[in-house]
Amino acid sequence: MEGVDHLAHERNKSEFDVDAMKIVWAGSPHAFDVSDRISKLVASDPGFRKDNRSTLSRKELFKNTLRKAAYAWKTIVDLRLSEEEAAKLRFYVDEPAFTDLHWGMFIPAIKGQGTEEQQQKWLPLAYKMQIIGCYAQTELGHGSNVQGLETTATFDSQTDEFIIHSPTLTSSKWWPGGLGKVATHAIAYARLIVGGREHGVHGFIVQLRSLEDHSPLLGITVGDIGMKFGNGAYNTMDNGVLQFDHVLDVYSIAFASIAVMLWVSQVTCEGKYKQSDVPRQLVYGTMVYVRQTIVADASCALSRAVCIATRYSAVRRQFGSQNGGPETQVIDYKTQQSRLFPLLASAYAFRFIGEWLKWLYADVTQRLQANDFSTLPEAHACTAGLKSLTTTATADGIEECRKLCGGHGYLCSSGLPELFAVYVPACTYEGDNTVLLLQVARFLMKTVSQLGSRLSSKKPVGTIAYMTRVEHLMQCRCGVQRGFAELSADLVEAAVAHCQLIVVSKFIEKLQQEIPGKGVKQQLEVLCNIYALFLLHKHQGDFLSTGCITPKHAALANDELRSLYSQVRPNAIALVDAFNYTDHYLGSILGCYDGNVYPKLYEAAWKDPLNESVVPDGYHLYIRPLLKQEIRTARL
Ligand SMILES: CCCCC/C=C\C/C=C\C/C=C\C/C=C\C/C=C\CC/C=C/C(=O)SCCNC(=O)CCNC(=O)[C@H](O)C(C)(C)COP(=O)(O)OP(=O)(O)OC[C@H]1O[C@@H](n2cnc3c(N)ncnc32)[C@H](O)[C@@H]1OP(=O)(O)O
Ligand SMILES: Cc1cc2nc3c(=O)[nH]c(=O)nc-3n(C[C@H](O)[C@H](O)[C@H](O)COP(=O)(O)OP(=O)(O)OC[C@H]3O[C@@H](n4cnc5c(N)ncnc54)[C@H](O)[C@@H]3O)c2cc1C
Repeated sequence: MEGVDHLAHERNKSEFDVDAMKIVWAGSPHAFDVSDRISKLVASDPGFRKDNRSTLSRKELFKNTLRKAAYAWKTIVDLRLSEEEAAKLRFYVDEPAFTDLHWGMFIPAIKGQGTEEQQQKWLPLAYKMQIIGCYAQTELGHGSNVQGLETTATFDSQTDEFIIHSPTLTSSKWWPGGLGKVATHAIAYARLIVGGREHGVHGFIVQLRSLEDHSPLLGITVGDIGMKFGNGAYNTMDNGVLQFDHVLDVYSIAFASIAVMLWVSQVTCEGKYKQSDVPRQLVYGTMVYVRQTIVADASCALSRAVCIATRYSAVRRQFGSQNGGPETQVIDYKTQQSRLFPLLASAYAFRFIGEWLKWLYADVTQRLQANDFSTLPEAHACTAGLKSLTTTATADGIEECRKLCGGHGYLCSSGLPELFAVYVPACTYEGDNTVLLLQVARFLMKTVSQLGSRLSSKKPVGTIAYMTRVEHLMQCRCGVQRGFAELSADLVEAAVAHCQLIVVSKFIEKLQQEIPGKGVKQQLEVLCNIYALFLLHKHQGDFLSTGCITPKHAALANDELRSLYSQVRPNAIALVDAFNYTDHYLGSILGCYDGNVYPKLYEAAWKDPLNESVVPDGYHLYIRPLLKQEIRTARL
């Protein structure tokens, strides 16, 4: 029945202050207030309806996304929302769109790599959305290998202009979000050529379309690259293809520095290239920034899937009826708990590692401004490795949550197929996860000699096994005289182990903070132990081979895991309630707050366009002739 909370009995079992946990999850009382207010604003506005996406054609879907993006912008302006509130609104609108790249990459790139002059020229236009930008780095022929990009930017000292050109088919820009049909400007990455000499890949701000009629400018060929994985999902985004045919970057030499997108290098008025004495990798700064935001996004996406699967697991009953009594809730099966609760623990673990990574990124950015590059290698390794670890675990976790919901998990109305389809490219964009782990492996190889310092007694006991595992994996690989390439598959495993160590360590550090609320810290300690022991169980071969645990320890760890699952069980619904997601944002009948699943599933089915008529379109043309065939064929 509507209005009845079918999960009330579960909520009454909670052993901790859920409202206090909501603050922990949000990060602060202020952050909770903004999230709570904006999520309810979006959920209550029919202009942000999203339950019809899977029934729209690509063109209808895309036009609807443009409408929503424009409506969101109008809402932001009319309500005078702050930058923080506006970002939250775009998050809860929950639709990949060109605005993700405009706000998520184009603006950060100008802020992070532009000179004062460039920021003064471009940021006011971008903040008012009087220009719409995208981040055009990847090409048809190269994505991972940035140094392999082929687009050229040749400085013409005669005319004081840059000529941007796509010399080959494979140099066509390919994939940039928002590029296909919307962006008026791009930060395009190209090989800078000055005076016949090449100076590597740099970013350029290039106008693509007229601000009068949106037509592509002279020399610009631009379009969408076509349908992507899954229906609806990321097809709301116009990932594009772009070719430059000797495009003049219209900025004269007086503004040449405006075009060359970097405070780390300049083309002077005399047409000379001036490289600052900073690491050339700063040109990758935007990717590092986005990678750390993607870790926070992973905790959002995983928590969303876990919320759906946990609530449904408490609603679903299957087998186990005694004397005609109710069947067993599937959440009470140990197999369901052993699949679901480590994902619940991971969602919290990724939330806290995302908080730490945000601090690390802010710290390295502050140091860069003082020309202190000492922590840049570690920041690169951490953002690359944690982006890889959390997105792989989240993509796999969303799929596991679909399976935890049985057949109904495969319905679009469960919200899980679309969440999976939208999320999985996170394992590829912003750096292929394996390529990024190779960067971590390279960092570890360089620092393996310092790993010994890790085993200082001041480290929490819980992490010593994890530290020893990384050292063992590295020493096993580095000890043999074979090249990096030959050992790369093994070194990637060590890189994963290193990242898991970081997540466990930061979760433990989080628990050393003051955490208010009855029972809140105790619940987080249980989740931290589940995360750490689940990984120890999953990789027990590594841990046993280090000798720092014995088979008996491994068995005890498994017993402890089962006990921890029993401790989580009465708090599971409250722990996902703490994410404070509206039914609108979850977009899932299986995950609805009141647990009133079956009537909603049944009602939703009849809304499918296929049920607009009891006799399907096509019956008379195809089915009736089939059914009315000669009797003789029926006897075959
Ligand atoms: C409907 C339901 C809705 C559900 C919604 C739910 C969830 C949605 C979730 C997400 C969506 C929402 C928000 C997501 C937010 C943002 C994302 C949005 C969209 C994503 C758009 C994607 C954009 C892109 O993909 S941009 C392009 C990204 N491309 C890459 O990442 C390329 C990867 N390649 C590289 O980075 C480099 O090529 C390389 C691999 C690092 C190699 O570089 P190279 O120059 O060749 O260097 P090396 O020789 O390897 O190393 C030399 C030296 O440099 C050091 N180094 C390398 N990189 C860096 C760096 N970045 N910083 C510092 N130092 C670096 C390296 O270590 C080495 O050092 P050494 O010499 O000392 O060893
Ligand atoms: C949805 C989506 C949105 C995107 N948005 C943007 C955007 O806005 N802007 C933009 O510029 N780009 C964007 N991209 C492109 C994205 O950044 C690239 O696809 C990504 O960096 C991977 O590069 P690639 O496609 O060249 O993969 P490849 O490198 O070709 O990967 C193919 C395989 O080769 C392996 N491999 C590659 N190099 C090595 C190596 N050295 N050692 C071992 N294995 C290797 C990889 O692990 C992978 O298994 C987007 C991509 C997607 C899917």
